Amino acid sequence: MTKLTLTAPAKLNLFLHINNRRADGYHELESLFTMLDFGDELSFELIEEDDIQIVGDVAGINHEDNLIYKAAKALLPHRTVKKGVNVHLTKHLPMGGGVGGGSSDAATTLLALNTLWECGLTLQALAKIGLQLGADVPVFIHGKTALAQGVGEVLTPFDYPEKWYLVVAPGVHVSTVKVFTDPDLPRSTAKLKTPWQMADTRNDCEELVKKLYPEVEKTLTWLLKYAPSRMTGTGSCCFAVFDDEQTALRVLQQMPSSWQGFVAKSASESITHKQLATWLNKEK
Ligand SMILES: C[C@@](CO)(OP(=O)(O)O)[C@H](O)COP(=O)(O)OP(=O)(O)OC[C@H]1O[C@@H](n2ccc(N)nc2=O)[C@H](O)[C@@H]1O
Ligand SMILES: Nc1ncnc2c1ncn2[C@@H]1O[C@H](COP(=O)(O)OP(=O)(O)O)[C@@H](O)[C@H]1O
Repeated sequence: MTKLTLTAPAKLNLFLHINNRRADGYHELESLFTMLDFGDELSFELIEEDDIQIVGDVAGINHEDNLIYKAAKALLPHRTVKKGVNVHLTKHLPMGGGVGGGSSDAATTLLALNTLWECGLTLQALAKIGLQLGADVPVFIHGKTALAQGVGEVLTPFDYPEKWYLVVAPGVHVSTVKVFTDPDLPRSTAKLKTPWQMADTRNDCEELVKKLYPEVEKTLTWLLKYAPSRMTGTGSCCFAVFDDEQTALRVLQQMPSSWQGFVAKSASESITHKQLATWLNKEK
C-alpha cells in the first residue's frame, strides 16, 4: 500500500502583537511566523477499511478530538480515492507549548491526504479548511515564513534570515484560551508601520504568562543570560536565537534537567513541502 511519511514542523512566533478583540471573541493579531526543521513525524498509509486510524503517540487525546482525525474527516467529502487511512504519529513537540504541534499535525494531515486521496484541492482551499481547525493551521499549509494578520489566516510571505533556535519547554501547560480571555492581556498594540525593526516588536502575551506561570519567567530569565529570547505564541515554550548551531547546542547542554529542549534551524520553506515534492517526484 502507498505510504507517505512527513514531518509536522514546529513554528515560532518571532513576535506576537495583539491589536484588538473582535466581536466574535477572537483577536486581531500581527505575528511573524517561522517554521523550524524539527517536529512531529506522521506516516500515512491507505487501507482497504473506510476508516481513519491513528496509532502511536496518542496518549491523552481522544480519537475524535485529535486534530489529525479532524483534518482527515474534513477531507472525506473531497477524496476521489475511496480508501481509509492509517496514521502513525510520533510526537516530538510538547503539547500546548506554543509551537503549534496540534495545528501542525492537522496541516500535515491535510497536505498528505490531499495527495493520497487525490482531492485536487489548492493550498488556498486547504488553508480555508485548516482555519476551521485552528488559527495556526493556515500558516503550516502555506509552509513559508510569513507575517500573519487577521486571526492568523492573512499571510504575507516574509523574507527573514534563517537562524538557529534553542527552544525550551518548561513543563507547564498554558491554555491559549485562558491567556486570550484574561482581562489583563494587552489588546491594543498598533499595527506595524513599515519600515519596522525586530527591536520594535515583542510578544504581548509574555508579561501576563510570566505572571501566571513563574516557571516561564524562570525559563526566559535563564535564556536571556545567553541570547535574545522570547516566548512563542501564548507559551509556555520560549526560544533563544543564535547565529550558529554549536553555540545553541552548548547552551542546551547547560539547560536545567527539569526542562525539555531542542535546537533547530528556521526554514524559509517548510520541511513538509520539501518532503512532499520529493515523494511526488519519486512516485512519477
Ligand atoms: C496564539 C497563537 C499564535 O500563533 O498560537 P499558540 O500560542 O496557540 O501556538 C495562535 O493564534 C492560536 O492558534 P490556535 O492554537 O490554532 O488556537 P485556536 O484553537 O484557533 O484558538 C484557541 C483559542 O484561542 C483564542 N484565540 C486564538 C487565536 C486568535 N487570533 N484569537 C483568539 O482569541 C480563542 O479563545 C480560541 O478559542
Ligand atoms: N495531534 C495533536 N498533537 C498535539 N495537540 C493536539 C493534537 N490533537 C489535538 N491536540 C490538542 O491541541 C492542543 C494544542 O494545540 P496546538 O496547535 O499544538 O497549540 P500550541 O501551539 O499551543 O501547541 C493540545 O492542548 C491538545 O489538547
